[in-house]
Amino acid sequence: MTEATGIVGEFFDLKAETDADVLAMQVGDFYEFFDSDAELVADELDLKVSQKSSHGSSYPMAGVPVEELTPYLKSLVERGYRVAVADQHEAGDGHEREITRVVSPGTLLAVTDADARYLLTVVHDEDYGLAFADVTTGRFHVTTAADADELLTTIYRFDPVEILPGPDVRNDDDLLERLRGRTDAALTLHTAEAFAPGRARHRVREQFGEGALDSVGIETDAAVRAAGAVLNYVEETGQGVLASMTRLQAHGDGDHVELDATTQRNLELTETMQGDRSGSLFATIDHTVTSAGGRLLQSWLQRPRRDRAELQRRQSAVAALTEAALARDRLREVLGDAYDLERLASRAASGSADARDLVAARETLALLPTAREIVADTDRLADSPLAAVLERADLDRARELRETLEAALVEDPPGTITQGGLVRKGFDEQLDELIERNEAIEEWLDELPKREKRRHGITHLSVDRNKTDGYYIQVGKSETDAVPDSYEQIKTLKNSERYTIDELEEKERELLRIEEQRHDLERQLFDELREKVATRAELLQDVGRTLAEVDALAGLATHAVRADWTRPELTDGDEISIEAGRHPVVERTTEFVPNDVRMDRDRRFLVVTGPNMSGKSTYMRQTALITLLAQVGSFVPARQARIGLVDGIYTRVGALDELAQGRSTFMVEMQELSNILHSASDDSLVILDEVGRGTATFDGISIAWAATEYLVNEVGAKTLFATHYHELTELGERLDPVQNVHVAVDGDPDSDRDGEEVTFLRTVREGPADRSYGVHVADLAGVPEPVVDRSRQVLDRLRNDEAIDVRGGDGGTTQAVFDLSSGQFVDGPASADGGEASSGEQAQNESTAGSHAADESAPSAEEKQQRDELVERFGDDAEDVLQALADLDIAETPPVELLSEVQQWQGKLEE
Ligand SMILES: Nc1ncnc2c1ncn2[C@@H]1O[C@H](COP(=O)(O)OP(=O)(O)OP(=O)(O)O)[C@@H](O)[C@H]1O
Repeated sequence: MTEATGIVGEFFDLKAETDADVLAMQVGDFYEFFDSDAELVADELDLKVSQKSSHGSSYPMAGVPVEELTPYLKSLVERGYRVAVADQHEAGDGHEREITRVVSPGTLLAVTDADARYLLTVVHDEDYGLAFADVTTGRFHVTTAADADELLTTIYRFDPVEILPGPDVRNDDDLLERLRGRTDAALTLHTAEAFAPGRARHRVREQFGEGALDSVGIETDAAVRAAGAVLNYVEETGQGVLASMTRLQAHGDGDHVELDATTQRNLELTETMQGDRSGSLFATIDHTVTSAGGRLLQSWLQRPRRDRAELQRRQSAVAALTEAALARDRLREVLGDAYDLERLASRAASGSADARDLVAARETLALLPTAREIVADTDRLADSPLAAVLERADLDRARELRETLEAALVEDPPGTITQGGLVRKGFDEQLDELIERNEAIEEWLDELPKREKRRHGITHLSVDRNKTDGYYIQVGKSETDAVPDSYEQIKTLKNSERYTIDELEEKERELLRIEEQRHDLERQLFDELREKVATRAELLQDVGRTLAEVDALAGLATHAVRADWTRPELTDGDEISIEAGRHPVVERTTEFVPNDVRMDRDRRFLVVTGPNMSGKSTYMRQTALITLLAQVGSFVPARQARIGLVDGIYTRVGALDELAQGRSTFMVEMQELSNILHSASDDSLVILDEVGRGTATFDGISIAWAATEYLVNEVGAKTLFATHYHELTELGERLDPVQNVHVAVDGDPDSDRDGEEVTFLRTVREGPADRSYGVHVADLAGVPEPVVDRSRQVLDRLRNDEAIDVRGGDGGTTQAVFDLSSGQFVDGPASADGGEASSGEQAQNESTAGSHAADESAPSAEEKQQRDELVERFGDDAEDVLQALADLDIAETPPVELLSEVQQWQGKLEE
């Protein structure tokens, strides 16, 4: 097909130059797609396909008007395609075309939502290096990760839209697989050369200056290679936004609270476990009025701080804003008009900002002094840190830029920049002269009908202009006789005739000339202005971030007032002490029962028990969320709170979504547990919900038990652990820092047969819960009544160690006994009448018999005989095993050791 010539041939040649999926090539007033690209865009975007013939063949063709390309590009990119754009420019007596940019998810500028859109490069060297660039705001972050888990956590936090794996990461199938599982980002292969260390380092220095790398303390090769490669990619895709990337920010400094990806998800910070935005913490507390403010608040939630001074600064600003209601409302009203200056800086740099964008920037710059005035005029705010936030932006330079824009641009410019009408009179002498000449002609034209009417005595005469006829004089049919000879007729209409005169033609020509000159000059002046704005990218970003911060703080204050939150006291101590705490999200939709939390060094591990649905998870999550909010600088949902700053929050809760990915829930559970046990420190907060549930009961209890011991003795983290394993409440007796609390209910579920309801009190009390109320919840959930009743009977028997009748379909029964030592059912004695009393006795006997092995009293004759039989069957090993069993002190041996002992015995016997 490449034998095609002409336009189609050119298309194929350009297509061969790029690795983009689709090429849009400008042909006059249209961007055209040919061949399979035409079919693809027609399918995706509902465009009409026509045929273009070239060299005897016919090729599908689809096109969009030049000015409508942007929305089409956006749709294609959002569907995951990378699109190359070839623009046309005049050359000699024809046109030349070349690819000017490639648009991909990470380089798309035409975005409408507020979210950051990070482009990410990942390099694996000795460690992992990551560079995140948001072309829409010019943000640029570099960081490292020690291993794949840390890498995924960071990636989850930034939520990039496009990822460029470095040469070494591309071949790591495992990692790629995990990346695909964790993000919806497009994966793009960028030329390996861009990742070469020397070249990358050079590129970073060129962009951010010689000392940038040292000053942010980025040392590893991997990080530098990632940063250089992402810059190279942004440059090569040709969007021209590099100028807005003014600052290199390093991450991974110990200033932030560790929040791994699992925890961010579990705590539903920005989306719920089901993937919805509404119902997340962010959606609940977000009262920002600008997109930049929303972005900032979201990043605060995702990266809580550990620096007390910084947090107190935010708190004081929020506190002042909560107390100055009028000023707060006024500030929010003013900020509501703010335009996204960070985004504008990028659009100006890429040359895509239009006059309306610049006017919006001008108006936003003007908000800075207004906001300052409001703060200065309000006593409560004037000496709060909010004033200092506003001081940070350079007011003088902002004013200067605003004045330039004010002087240059008219009040309400048109949306296109090619048709003039953009620049104010008085800004440029040459333009003023053109404008004056233009106005003089327009005046002449205004006067013309009056003059001609008077001169020729015609009443129905008007002067107008249209596309085909240009300027003309129109005279009503009844008066055409009065028209002089100098009028040249150009058109006949139903009720009138159209004429022109030499003088009018001449003026029209002059007008067109002036208009053209004016448009060109205005376009040139506008380009200069836009470039000037682009060179002020950093200033715009500063002002943008200042306003965003005021917005985020005012948003937090607004929520604090509306939801009656309080300012937590932040300490360097070890305590979490919350009085009447609530869950920030649940409290908005439910009549919430507040609860206290009291944890400190001597009470650092709380085992939380209580029936299903009673509120264990909610209690633990609210504790984590209150701690997190405190470390964002926000107020918190509680009557009073004192929070010792934590260095990390780790959670492990039910992993429903992992199931969907086909990974074993138990494996995931153990990986997450393992991560927590490795990563948490004695300054961390750990939330464990039902750990060990994914495996057999006894394995589960043992693991939960051992993890508790480890967390208490080795890690020392403050931990909340909800469990259905009642056995674990025992730990409260044995380990000092472990305490039991339970979520109370009212009413005895076991007497529920008469319909007596259990009331969930949602109140957390000291001590362990009595028992599990699972059967009651089954009842609530609408499990059929016979099943619920029967479960109650079974439960009673189990609790009393009695044999259970197993009812057959034929009405007959057999019996089963639950053997506590194995955690399994064993067959009970056959019973003709199913007499429960006798089988109960049997069970009792069995359990006493079982405990005799460890009994110190002399063995009975029967036992001796059993023992001899065993020795005969298994040889001397059985003796050893029995001896070891007799010597074992169950009370003093941790469960995990017990398990391994038993395993060894089994091994021996099997030999
Ligand atoms: N303090 C509270 N005030 C009001 N409603 C609450 C409170 N705590 C929990 N709830 C509500 O009770 C329900 C159950 O809560 P939660 O999931 O925390 O229970 P759970 O004990 O963890 O349950 P399970 O053991 O089944 O996981 C939720 O709908 C929650 O909104």
